[in-house]
Amino acid sequence: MKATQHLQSLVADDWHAATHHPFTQALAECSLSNDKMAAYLQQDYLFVEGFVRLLASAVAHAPTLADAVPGAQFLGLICGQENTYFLRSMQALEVSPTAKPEPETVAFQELMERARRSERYEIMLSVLVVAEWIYLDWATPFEDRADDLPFWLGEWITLHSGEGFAGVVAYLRHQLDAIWGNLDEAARVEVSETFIQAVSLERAFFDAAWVGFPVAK
Ligand SMILES: Cc1ncc(CO)c(N)n1
Repeated sequence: MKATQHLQSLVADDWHAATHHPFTQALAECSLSNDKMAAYLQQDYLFVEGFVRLLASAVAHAPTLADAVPGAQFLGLICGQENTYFLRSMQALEVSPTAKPEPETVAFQELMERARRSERYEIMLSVLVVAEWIYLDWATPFEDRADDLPFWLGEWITLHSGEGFAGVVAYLRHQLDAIWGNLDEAARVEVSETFIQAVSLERAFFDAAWVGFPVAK
């Protein structure tokens, strides 16, 4: 079994809950209130800030240029298409692009900062793999519906499905699978703990978004 499959098997319950969530179900059915989506986007934009720093750090720690290039291309996509998606969506929903981080967001920001400061590629990858793989898993079944939804719902599905995004997840997983063989037992435990915590935070983030983060107008 590949390392990333093994890691996923450790967290089957949280994984399933995060990838079959009432929040994303409602998003894809267009039954999510604008307030819930807007508040989620405000918090997620704060998540993305930390994510960009973490991904940039992973790019810097990749063993070769070939290992770095797909990560750097993905960084460009987040800072391009995805960044403008956030700004256009929050504008269309008539909310501010700036908000105060809620506890579930702070928890993620702290995990990402710890991963970045670890200076260890495998720890960074552990968080990156979880974040992107969970989004691929929830969004892929809804891929065909995206075009019929308002853009702030539909494009969120499109950004996290399709061949290009599946390729990003395959790349991140391959990076972690490849380095796993070089890790000693202590390092494997740390990677596993990071992975488990990241999945738990993904679930908690959707739970909080479904209850409804406060909207910053
Ligand atoms: C909380 C969270 N996890 C993962 C992603 C995917 O990048 C996201 N946008 N937000």
